[in-house]
Amino acid sequence: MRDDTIFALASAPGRAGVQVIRISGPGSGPALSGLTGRSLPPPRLAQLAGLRDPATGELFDKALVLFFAAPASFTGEDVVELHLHGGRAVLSAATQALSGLGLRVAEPGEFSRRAFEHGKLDLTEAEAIADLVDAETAAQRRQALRQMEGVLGQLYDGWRHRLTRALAHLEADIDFPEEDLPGGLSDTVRPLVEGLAAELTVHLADQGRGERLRDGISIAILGAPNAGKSSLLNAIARRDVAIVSNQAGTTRDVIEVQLDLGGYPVVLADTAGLRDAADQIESEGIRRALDRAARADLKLLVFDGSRAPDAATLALIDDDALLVMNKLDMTDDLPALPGRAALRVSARTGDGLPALLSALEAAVAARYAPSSAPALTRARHRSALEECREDLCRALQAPLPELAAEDVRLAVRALGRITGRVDVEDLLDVIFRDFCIGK
Ligand SMILES: Nc1nc2c(ncn2[C@@H]2O[C@H](COP(=O)(O)OP(=O)(O)OP(=O)(O)O)[C@@H](O)[C@H]2O)c(=O)[nH]1
Ligand SMILES: [K+]
Ligand SMILES: [Mg+2]
Repeated sequence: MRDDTIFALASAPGRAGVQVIRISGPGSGPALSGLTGRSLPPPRLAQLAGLRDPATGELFDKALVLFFAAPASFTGEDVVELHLHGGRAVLSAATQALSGLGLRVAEPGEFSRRAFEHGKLDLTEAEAIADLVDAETAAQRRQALRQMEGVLGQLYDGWRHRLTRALAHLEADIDFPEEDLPGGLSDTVRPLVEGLAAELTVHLADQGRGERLRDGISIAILGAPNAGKSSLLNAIARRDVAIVSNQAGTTRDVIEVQLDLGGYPVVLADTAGLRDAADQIESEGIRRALDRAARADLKLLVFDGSRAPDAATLALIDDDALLVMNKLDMTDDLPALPGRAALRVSARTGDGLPALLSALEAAVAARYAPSSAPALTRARHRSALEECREDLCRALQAPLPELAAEDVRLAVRALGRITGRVDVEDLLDVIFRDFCIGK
């Protein structure tokens, strides 16, 4: 337990019906009594109280107060919540009073960090709280909530547990060989390691589904100059984001708009029209457009319906491309595209836009709808899992059990780093539970 007591505004600052200050640490209870001039209310029972600054005796608010006794609190420490009236003057008076009582303003994330240190959360759950607070769309919220409920942490901890068991067997093989073992892993341990390596491979091969859902799915709008890409971006975003003109080569920089597409977070990017440009700045714009095309999760390829399809855009057609034939209002006789159906729209009149949005939403959902298995959500997790899989592959090749054991040990650590549970204590526990070593 830490001995200092921290406090911070837990709600957004500004004028509001209520603002909540959270206090955590051993000084929480005394601080509350100091403000109310009364003994502590029973834990978890809201009480209305006048709050005074002990230094001046001045009443600064009448508020609802709550006390949570350790360890049954968010941080696992004594916690107090002050449900004050929302506003700057009340906040500054409360801050002054609490500072005067020797409490300190919390660092960012310090409450969650204390919760982790007291075993209230694993690291994936702590990260999920941040994701939930940041969630802007329904799909992001659902994913964060699942992770916050511990689904991901349980998966990783389950793997670590299985691996720890394999390691225990391996150590026993080394320390107490029953017979002359062939090199490397024994028949008991090898299938355990192989099985886990295979599960890791499946989990890692998810095309970044969970990470995309956190960070936003990238959709690039590409096409020839004047195809109407910027017009389409503006029509989809329903605001005047990008400059539209009849001059070919208007857009140079990549222009991004964030959208909630049927619950999925999307970053839609307008790009420079593709052509052989003499202008240096335009060429740089086209380089950026192609770079974005290569990194995008989905592409909207826009063709000018009043002309023949251009080769540069046709060359970008692949499984992640949706084809759009624009300027439907100009002609009834839109050109056909080789082998693929195109969505017919008019960015100018809005004709065909609802169908385009539905098609886009369906394409996003087909790729990023959450599956029943928990999704990998962060690069931090991915790199630890990749490291774990490499360690396991090395263990499977190792010529000596001692070397294999070292690799499995590294793999256990890599998994433990994800949830923050790296320690050797539980390895010893498993060894002594599974084997009668003293015998
Ligand atoms: N009639 C008609 N004109 C359109 C339509 N969409 C765009 N335009 C016109 O086509 C011209 C080019 O539109 P932009 O949106 O600037 O085209 P762009 O693809 O972004 O062009 P660059 O940025 O230069 O590559 C403008 O004059 C638009 O008004 C449409 O659906 N119908
Ligand atoms: K243009
Ligand atoms: Mg443009």
